[in-house]
Amino acid sequence: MSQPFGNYQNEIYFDGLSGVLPPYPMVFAELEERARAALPPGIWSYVAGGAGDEHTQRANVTAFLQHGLIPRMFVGAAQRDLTVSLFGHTYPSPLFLCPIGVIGLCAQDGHGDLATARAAARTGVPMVASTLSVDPLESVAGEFGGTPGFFQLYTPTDREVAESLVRRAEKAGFAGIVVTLDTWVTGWRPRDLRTSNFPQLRGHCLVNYLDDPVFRTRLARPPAEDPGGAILQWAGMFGNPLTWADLPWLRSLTSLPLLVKGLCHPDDVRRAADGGVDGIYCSNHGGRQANGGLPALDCLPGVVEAANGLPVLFDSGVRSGVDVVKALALGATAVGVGRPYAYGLALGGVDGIVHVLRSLLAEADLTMAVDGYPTIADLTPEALRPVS
Ligand SMILES: Cc1cc2nc3c(=O)[nH]c(=O)nc-3n(C[C@H](O)[C@H](O)[C@H](O)COP(=O)(O)O)c2cc1C
Ligand SMILES: O=C(O)C(=O)c1ccccc1
Repeated sequence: MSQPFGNYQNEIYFDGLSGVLPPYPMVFAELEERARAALPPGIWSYVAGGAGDEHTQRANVTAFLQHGLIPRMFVGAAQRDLTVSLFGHTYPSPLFLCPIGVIGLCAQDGHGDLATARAAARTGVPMVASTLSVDPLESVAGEFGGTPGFFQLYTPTDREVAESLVRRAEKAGFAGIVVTLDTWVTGWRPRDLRTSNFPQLRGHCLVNYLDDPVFRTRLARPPAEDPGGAILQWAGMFGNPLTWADLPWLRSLTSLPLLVKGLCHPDDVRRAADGGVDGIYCSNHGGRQANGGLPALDCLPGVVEAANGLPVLFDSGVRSGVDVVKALALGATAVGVGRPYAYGLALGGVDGIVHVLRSLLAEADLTMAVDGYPTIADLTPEALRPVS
């Protein structure tokens, strides 16, 4: 089926016949504008902001405009197939939910990690759950239903704490481990610096550490008695400037599929593949880390070539279903939705996220129908032309 959870376009038009209109925005700009009004200012600035003057963040979005899809006729693409196989599981669509560390706080009830997991259960779109969550990773995985998700690891400098987090993720039933490499130190973020806004340092989204049996052995007093001490202990071990010498250890941590997030250079991809990773995650963290100017999309073709058949997950700048189609044409195996679902969550909880995912998928599906690309395999770089 082309739109695995029903034809959203038909549903909207037919609901309209009885006067019912979609309660959430249909385009990203309006979604963002309404989320801005709905979120507390500190959460808004944290989610919406990026590194430096946010040039890279904007470039991630505009990079998609450099590629145009060329329509093909007489294809009769009446049935589309958007299913994707990843590590032995077939997902109904090529979308996934990016790890977002403060997603918990984007929900009106403060449990956005659980809401995201529930949206994954409802749509078949897998969640990559951040280490930095409001609710413990075990509770998040408990909401996945039949949609296996991934655990995103921020590798602490304390290897035994890292190991404990991975063991817990395995036990909780996660389908793979995503190690994020680009955020062992926080980028220069003027919006947050202006208001000294760093939610984790104020104790938010640290439960996976504070509840961890190994982390707790590192504390002089339990977090309930000395929250400040626990936060300082966290801050002291959060960022691990990993090097290639650490890759064998990371690989040895788990027999689950291991992915590395933040890769943009083909040489890094080849070296990671040689080191035994199972998947590559091409991303520049949505322009939140370094304002170096290169859009993540421009890195994708080189990463795909160097990955030499390993699955390539991609995110950074995806705002529409057409963006999803273009990323697939440039070789992504699966395409990550980031800020858009955080905004959907802010407006409508689980329903808001499901709306965002269904809209992206319906637009991707209809684009493939109209332009004559019935399957993901038909979406090759040949489907694109440079836009002058
Ligand atoms: C508020 C926020 C928090 C994030 N937290 C994490 C995180 O905990 N771990 C991680 O690997 N990436 C994190 N990311 C990066 C996303 O996984 C993803 O790379 C990025 O959002 C993609 O860019 P886009 O949202 O502009 O499309 C975060 C992104 C945002 C917006
Ligand atoms: O905000 C982020 O993008 C993020 O992933 C993060 C996590 C911990 C510390 C600083 C940034």
